[in-house]
Amino acid sequence: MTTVSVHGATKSFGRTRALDSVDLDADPGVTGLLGPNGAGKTTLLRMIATVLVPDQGTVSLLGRDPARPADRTGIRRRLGYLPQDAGFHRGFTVFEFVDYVAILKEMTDRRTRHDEVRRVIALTGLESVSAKRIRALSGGMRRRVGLAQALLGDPDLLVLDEPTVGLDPEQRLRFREMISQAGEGRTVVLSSHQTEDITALCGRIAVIHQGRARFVGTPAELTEQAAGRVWTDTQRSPDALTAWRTGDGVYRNVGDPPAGVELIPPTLEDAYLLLMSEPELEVTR
Ligand SMILES: Nc1ncnc2c1ncn2[C@@H]1O[C@H](COP(=O)(O)OP(=O)(O)OP(=O)(O)O)[C@@H](O)[C@H]1O
Repeated sequence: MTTVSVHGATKSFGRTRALDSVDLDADPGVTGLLGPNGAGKTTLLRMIATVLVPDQGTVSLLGRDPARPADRTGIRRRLGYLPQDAGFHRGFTVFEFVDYVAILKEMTDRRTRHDEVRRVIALTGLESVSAKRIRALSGGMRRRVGLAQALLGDPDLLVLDEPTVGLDPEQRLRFREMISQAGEGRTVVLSSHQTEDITALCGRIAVIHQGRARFVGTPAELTEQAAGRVWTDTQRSPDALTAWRTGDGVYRNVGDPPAGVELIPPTLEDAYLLLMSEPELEVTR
């Protein structure tokens, strides 16, 4: 059984078509959504978190249909969600807030609930600030609180909207570690603008652009699409899509190379850029 199965999902807000016939499957491991601002990533994640239903198309989560109220409750019991704008109650302490979410998640027995709250606080490295008020935390620490509440009850499906946004490099690495651990044996679907995070974490990626899934496959498969299209030269090539002078003084160009230049291995970012520049190309593997 595929944990997440989205087929032909279309969603409009007024005249804006946020998603246009998107297909996406996700299984245990980490699946990443990559795309520019306004591409439709949050809309797709909200569907996978049972917050939104598509206007057209179908969504199946953990073998159930989130459009049916009885199924939806069952899915939510096995789902953890970190929304883009997690609405924290800033007057709560970290412990109180996570405990409050645990109560909403129907963990009624106080002792086992508190054990679970302490477990997720430890998992996300928040023990030392457990008694601090959320308003006194840095943005990165607040992101951890968001992850902690999503991990409550050891969910089978974890939906994380830009989990690494606003984190410093050290915290980002910590987060990567926590997310990759979370992806062992469970299904994690996340969005990110950080191609490095996507490359490091995701076994599978979907590039979303203007409401469409423009590429679905592995990071290596996406990167491979830019093979032969990145080169170095002593000057900026006029035909390059993008070019910059690197620290060692040569120009790194991306686009259609002229004859005789030195080709270099592409990165996922190069392939992403090339895909964005060719609006008609769609690749699904
Ligand atoms: N509730 C809403 N009401 C009206 N328009 C919306 C709503 N939610 C999303 N949209 C629009 O749908 C489109 C897709 O938005 P979405 O938030 O899914 O993009 P995104 O890829 O998550 O962007 P970002 O990277 O900036 O978070 C945008 O044009 C956005 O303005």
